Amino acid sequence: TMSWGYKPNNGPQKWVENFPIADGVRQSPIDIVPGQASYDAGLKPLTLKYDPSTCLDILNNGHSVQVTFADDTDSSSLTDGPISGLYRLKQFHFHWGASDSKGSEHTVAGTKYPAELHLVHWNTKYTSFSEAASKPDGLAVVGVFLKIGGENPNLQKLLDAFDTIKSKGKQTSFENFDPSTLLPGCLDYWTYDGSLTTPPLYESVTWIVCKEPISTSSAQMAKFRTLLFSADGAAQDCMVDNYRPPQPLKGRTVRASFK
Ligand SMILES: C[C@H](CNC(=O)c1ccc(S(N)(=O)=O)cc1)Cn1ccc2ccccc21
Ligand SMILES: [Zn+2]
Repeated sequence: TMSWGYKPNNGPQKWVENFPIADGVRQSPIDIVPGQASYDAGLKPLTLKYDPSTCLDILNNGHSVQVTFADDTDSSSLTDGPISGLYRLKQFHFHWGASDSKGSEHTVAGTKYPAELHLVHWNTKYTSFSEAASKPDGLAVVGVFLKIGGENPNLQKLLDAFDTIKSKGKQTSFENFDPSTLLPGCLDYWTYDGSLTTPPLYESVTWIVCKEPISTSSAQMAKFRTLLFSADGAAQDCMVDNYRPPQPLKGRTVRASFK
């Protein structure tokens, strides 16, 4: 059987057939409407502490490009913000479009960005990522929009590894990368209760979406589009438009950490 993807025959409109939670009450992404978000003075600033030595490898998993971290200690973690306790960084990955006019999963008052970075953390009240992945307070994902501007030298370090992981299943060592170099200067954020944006679509994510985007260049976006959904030897299928469109809010409140 064909596994899930982003094409008309296996894409977001079809996921509900194998993952009924796709029609659930706290699905992601959403369209964030700043004027409808509630400022919450009780929200703390984010504390993100990342240790570059926990960076392990970079992988083409057939859906995105992912950088994975050692999560056997607390050395790369998220605390404060809207969460309680400590969440460990497991991986980060991206979603992007076939052109610079689309690609982000969250949208802001209907505006699509060319790409979106997701930094995935799991709640250490559980024993592992896999255990946490299905719990209502199991995960916290920090989302950062990418906008077209000047070339991003920190992003370039990732892009330079893409030629060796062009096709699905390719992985290569990737060390001493500091993910905090991909964060915007201002960490103002919106937060809401949501889900994984890919199957199994678990409703286990506290979403923390940064208001300020980071920059990338059109040439750098073109590099993302050289990756393939397909494995070596299969017909080349460009990895583009690997984003789920916004889902119904279903009565949820989006809170803002800023006025
Ligand atoms: C969830 C996990 C696979 N998915 C993810 O890790 C994941 C992380 C973040 C996002 S996003 N785009 O929302 O940031 C999406 C997916 C594997 N896994 C663990 C248990 C498990 C059971 C069935 C299938 C897969 C399973
Ligand atoms: Zn994602």
